[in-house]
Amino acid sequence: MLDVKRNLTTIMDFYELTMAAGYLEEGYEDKISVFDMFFRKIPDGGGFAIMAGLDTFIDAVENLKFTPEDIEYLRGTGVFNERFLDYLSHFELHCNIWAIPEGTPIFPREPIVTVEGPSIECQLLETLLLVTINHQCLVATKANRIVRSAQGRPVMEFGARRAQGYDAAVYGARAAYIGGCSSTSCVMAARDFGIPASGTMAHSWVQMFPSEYEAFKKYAELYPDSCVLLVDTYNVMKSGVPNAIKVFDEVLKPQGKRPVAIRIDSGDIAYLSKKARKMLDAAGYEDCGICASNSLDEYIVRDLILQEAKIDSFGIGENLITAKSDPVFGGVYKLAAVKDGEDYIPKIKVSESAEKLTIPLLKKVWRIYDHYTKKAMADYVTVYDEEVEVGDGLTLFDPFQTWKERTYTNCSAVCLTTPIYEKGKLVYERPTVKEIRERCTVQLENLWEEMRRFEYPHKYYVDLSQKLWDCQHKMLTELSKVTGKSAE
Ligand SMILES: Nc1ncnc2c1ncn2[C@@H]1O[C@H](COP(=O)(O)OP(=O)(O)OP(=O)(O)O)[C@@H](O)[C@H]1O
Ligand SMILES: O=P(O)(O)OC[C@H]1O[C@H](OP(=O)(O)OP(=O)(O)O)[C@H](O)[C@@H]1O
Ligand SMILES: O=C(O)c1cccnc1
Repeated sequence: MLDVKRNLTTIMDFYELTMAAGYLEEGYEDKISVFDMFFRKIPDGGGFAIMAGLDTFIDAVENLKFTPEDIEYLRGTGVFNERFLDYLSHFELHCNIWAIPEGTPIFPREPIVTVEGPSIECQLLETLLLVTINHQCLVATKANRIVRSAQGRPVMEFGARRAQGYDAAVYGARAAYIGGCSSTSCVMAARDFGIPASGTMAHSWVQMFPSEYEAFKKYAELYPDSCVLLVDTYNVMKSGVPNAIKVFDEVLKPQGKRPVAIRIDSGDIAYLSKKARKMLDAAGYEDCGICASNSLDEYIVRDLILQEAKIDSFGIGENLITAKSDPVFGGVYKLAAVKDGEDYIPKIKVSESAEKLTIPLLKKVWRIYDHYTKKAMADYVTVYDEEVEVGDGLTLFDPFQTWKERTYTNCSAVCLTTPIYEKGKLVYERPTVKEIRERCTVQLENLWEEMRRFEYPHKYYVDLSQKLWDCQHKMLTELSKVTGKSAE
């Protein structure tokens, strides 16, 4: 069993500890802060990203504890005083945490996770939260691009061997499944997350036997119900496919069994798949699938389909599991407010670029759906205590070009911000990975087709409520008076 109970508390950057120690020194331990995790750019210039990793983060939070060895190590650095070390050794979580559920399309600038609680606690969670959510959002988003390009053909995730480490393999497989992959070759991920396991054979199997024919024959005898043969070890057309057909005839046919597929892993996949298809059909194996693999990605998959390659499924590893084309999901964690009594004092991080400005205050994210088409029209970020009544129409404005307005009628607003922890207690009913994947499928159906394309996808609106925008701009105006710095 994957060790979900392992203690990851010290997956943090050292500065979290030096800051936390400072907060304690300053008497800030009870000061309540609000931090948001959000991201700024959708990988690969896509139209949306996919939320993933929350359940893995919950596992880590459930096991937060500084062990005596951790405390001893920290003492040994000579940086921290005994009061702080004592605080850490009694560390307990009191935070409220909200998040957008896994499997939901997410967009730049909106809070995808919000942590509210004692400043020290919020600060100590930063890296653990970011590493978990950044990784799985990245892989789920990449996997979904590949799955979309496969246009309904199953995509098997084959990435474990090329992943950047064990966790990247196992949790990458989890994220890939959420993003739409049909199965994983990674046994640990399949076992622990209930993902269908699948696989074919390696070239080593074919090489191991005196001949390709004998290798295929033995495999078909052993696995007559799930027979997939790798046909490219020597020569796809001259030996691989003819030997596969021979074995299907000799081993499977007499048992009344049908082959599942052949796999092509090199050469011109479009050309070879068309030739192989003809040979299989001519031999009476119209139902035998053709699986393609070999450094595929969404563009090669799309291209293969454009070339009318006869491919029924794809096996995809390295480009998927490492999100090779754009391998950083730049989620950040920024302070949005601190509490003074019952009041939230807004906090902002200023930037030269308007897009990089943070959005102050404790917030909620709402998704506006059209009643008739059921499509998501825009996301609407409000202050936490605002209710969104669509009524006769909801007028939203572009937060950067405020004169651009749009009124949504016949719409409903669904709040995406979901309570996960209340005062340190888990209150979220954790869905299974399969349920998350199903949620993802449904949610993606609610996006306009134009957002799914790879080139210049439709830009989705993430708008701010008037109250939030006013707060942000009041702060900017005040700051620019003090610093002379403007955000635009
Ligand atoms: N018809 C095709 N259209 C576009 N890309 C293709 C097509 N056929 C194969 N490819 C891709 O081209 C690349 C070919 O890789 P490479 O140059 O390593 O050749 P190879 O056939 O795999 O050689 P090797 O036998 O050494 O594995 C792979 O990424 C593969 O997915
Ligand atoms: O190319 P990817 O998208 O990462 O897909 C996985 C690759 O891993 C295997 O190759 P490998 O050479 O590791 O082993 P093999 O002998 O089974 O082909 C498989 O044959 C694929 O080519
Ligand atoms: O089962 C397979 O065919 C497989 C698994 C991992 C990597 N490449 C191929």
